[in-house]
Amino acid sequence: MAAFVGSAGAWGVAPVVGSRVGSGVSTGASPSGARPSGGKAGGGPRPRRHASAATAAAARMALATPTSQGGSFWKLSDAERRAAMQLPGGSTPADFSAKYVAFDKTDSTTHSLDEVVYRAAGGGLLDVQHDMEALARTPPEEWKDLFDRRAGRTVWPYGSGVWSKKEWVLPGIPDDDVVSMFEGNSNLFWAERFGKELGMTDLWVKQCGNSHTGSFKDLGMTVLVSQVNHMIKSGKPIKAVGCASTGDTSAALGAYCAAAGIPSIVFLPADKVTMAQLVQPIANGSVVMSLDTDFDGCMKLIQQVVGEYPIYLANSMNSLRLEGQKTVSVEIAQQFDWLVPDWVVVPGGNLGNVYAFYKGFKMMKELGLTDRIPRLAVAQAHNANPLYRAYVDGFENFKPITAEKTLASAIQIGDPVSIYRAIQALQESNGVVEEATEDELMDMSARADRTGMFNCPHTGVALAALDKLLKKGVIGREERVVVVSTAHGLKFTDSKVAYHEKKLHQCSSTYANDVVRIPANVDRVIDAIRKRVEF
Ligand SMILES: Cc1ncc(COP(=O)(O)O)c(C=O)c1O
Ligand SMILES: N[C@@H](CCOP(=O)(O)O)C(=O)O
Repeated sequence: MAAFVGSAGAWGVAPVVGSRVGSGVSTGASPSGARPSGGKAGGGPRPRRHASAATAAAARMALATPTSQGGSFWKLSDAERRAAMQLPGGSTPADFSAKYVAFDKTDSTTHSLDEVVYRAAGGGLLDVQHDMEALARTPPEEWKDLFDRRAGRTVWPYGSGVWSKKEWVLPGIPDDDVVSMFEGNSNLFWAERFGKELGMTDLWVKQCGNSHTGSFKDLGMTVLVSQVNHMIKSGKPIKAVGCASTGDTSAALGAYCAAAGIPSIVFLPADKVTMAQLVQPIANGSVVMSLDTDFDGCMKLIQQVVGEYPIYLANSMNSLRLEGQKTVSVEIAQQFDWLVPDWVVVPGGNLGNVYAFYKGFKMMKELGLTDRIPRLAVAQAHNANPLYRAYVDGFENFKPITAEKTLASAIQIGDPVSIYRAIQALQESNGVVEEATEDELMDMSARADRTGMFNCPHTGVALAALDKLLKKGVIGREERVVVVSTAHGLKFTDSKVAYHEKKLHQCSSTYANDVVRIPANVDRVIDAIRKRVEF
């Protein structure tokens, strides 16, 4: 059953499913908002005929015609609407393909994405490789038009920021097997005020934490859980999906698996995740294991478990995750009318995400949608900085470390699984690595919040690293920079509260905002306001 999770209202207009097209309220949504299967129970809506090229052309015209001039997407039939969501030539995602290859190219063995496999024969990681020749047969302008046409639409599953690029992500999966929460399409916030504070003219913050579970992990998890959903429906003996997590991956896994009705198991380092992160998989019904080790210990354990039991690995070691996460690069270009920024600054922990960004920008360049790849900067917490240490050493000798405690708890990782993926991304994008102390990351996070944002400490790491790179002259003050905010601040309120209460011994709390606690007396209130606001 395709899990359409989120009531019709969440999407604004009823999902387009078979003939079931509401006018603002889905006629089929159950109280939980999950879209009941069409036809046979659990079988999902009946397969649809694809419209002819002429119907598709007419549908695209209707789509392009403003309502004021008689056009209306909603006067079209379901088949016409779906046709309008396809390439002009009539090809559909099923006309494209992808497979697993060895990331380090050590052997030529390939694997179907329907196989349960996480490493190449030589022990290295895998990578999802698309049939680029087939994709290149479509002119870049047609890809741009298709992605623009699909953005935010309610034709399943193309409204999602991930699935609007389905041909580039997971082309072979039936729409009815997709598990999506309309992820992606996040705000590219123009940080005008904060940019001026830093002495910049062109600073943007990609708010990936504005998402269903509050972090960018949703982008990869929709792809992985959809693929597992498809494999289980195809008869694969997968009994559950598991991950090691510093909190956000487990939150995303719990939600997407719950939506699909697939059991999930999460390994968390005891006392190292926030309450907001912990309650999510608990609430979503995951089996939540709190283990007396750190994330790296959990990561080793989950790999052992999935190697011996019918539990599917959901960490970004599994390159399916990166196929969803790479769509942020496409979104950023799309939001800049297909121009590429000069820099993208990403907080790095297990290091899958920076490689995903690289994959997205590289794919657009190879298919002609853009003319270059931006320079990538990975930002690490000084207390958990294995990549930074390798970078300073010219990437010659990477050594895992034991990560020390950092308030950027989600990147408290000392032995990152994707270290060599990240090094490749940085070397091929002329990238850099910078670090931030606890004091720097918390102060920067607080400063950013004062300009209207409310982001996680990891965004603080990225902003602090940006400030350093500006001061070193590595990043020019006139350059266009996108800082990736990876989670919403609401998942990390513990450290924010402690910062403003000046209870963080390792932080100066320079930008703490004291709460005024006084009797509810108007004179006392006005007196207190006058001390803080000129009027
Ligand atoms: C909020 C947050 N930011 C950044 C990261 C770093 O991403 P990656 O592990 O892909 O480097 C993570 C996870 O590791 C995270 O949960
Ligand atoms: N920050 C991550 C840790 C790494 O997870 P991965 O699945 O992206 O490798 C988390 O939130 O768990």
